[in-house]
Amino acid sequence: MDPALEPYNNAPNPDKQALKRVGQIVRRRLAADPGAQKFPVEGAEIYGISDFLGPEECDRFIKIVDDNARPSTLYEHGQGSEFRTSYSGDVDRGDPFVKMIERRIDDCLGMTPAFGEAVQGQRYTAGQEFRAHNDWFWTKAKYWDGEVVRGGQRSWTAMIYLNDVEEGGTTDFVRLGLSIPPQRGVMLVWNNALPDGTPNIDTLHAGMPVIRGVKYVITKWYRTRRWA
Ligand SMILES: O=C(O)CCC(=O)C(=O)O
Ligand SMILES: [Fe+2]
Repeated sequence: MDPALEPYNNAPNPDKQALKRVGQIVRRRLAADPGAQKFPVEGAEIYGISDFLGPEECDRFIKIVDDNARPSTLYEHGQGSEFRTSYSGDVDRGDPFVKMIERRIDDCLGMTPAFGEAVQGQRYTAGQEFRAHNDWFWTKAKYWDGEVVRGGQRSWTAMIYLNDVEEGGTTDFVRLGLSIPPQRGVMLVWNNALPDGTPNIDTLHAGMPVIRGVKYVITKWYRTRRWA
């Protein structure tokens, strides 16, 4: 069996009702937002919002990412350190600029701010990538014991491209045949679950290798409950 399907088929889903609820809250919010464009794909809810950050805000965040960069950590290291080779870092949530942007993301999605994880910056230089993965947690993995008490399952992901990339670095939803090129200031938002609250295997996605240039993104993941 495709090992990627195993969690989908067999893992317990204690947050199913909460995933369904936040799915609906954000879906309604985005449907009412003329700036949010839904990608015409079957099988997952993915939206793009242009000019979510202005060029100066992007530059300011790029500097914050550079100042905080350290090798990415992963929940599961089984795949080896080449799995996610970008640099990532938590940013200072006390910084008023970071606060403002986090609030703007919360507001756009209509998500309870307390459900949001700290925004993370990521930098990929040429050759670096984030191989195909799902943002939701596999509830049969060891790390789940920690995550279940830290806000539970991940629901929506918001990711903002801080720059254009010369070549490569697309975000590919590999099961959907969707490849999204980085575009400065664009925010991608997707539901990691199906409308019924089941983690959605079809949200499998990769940050493809950067071929030329450097790629900067910030990511904010939302849980189903208060993140702690
Ligand atoms: O860099 C990308 O395009 C994808 C990043 C990603 O998947 C993540 O941060 O969860
Ligand atoms: Fe991801």
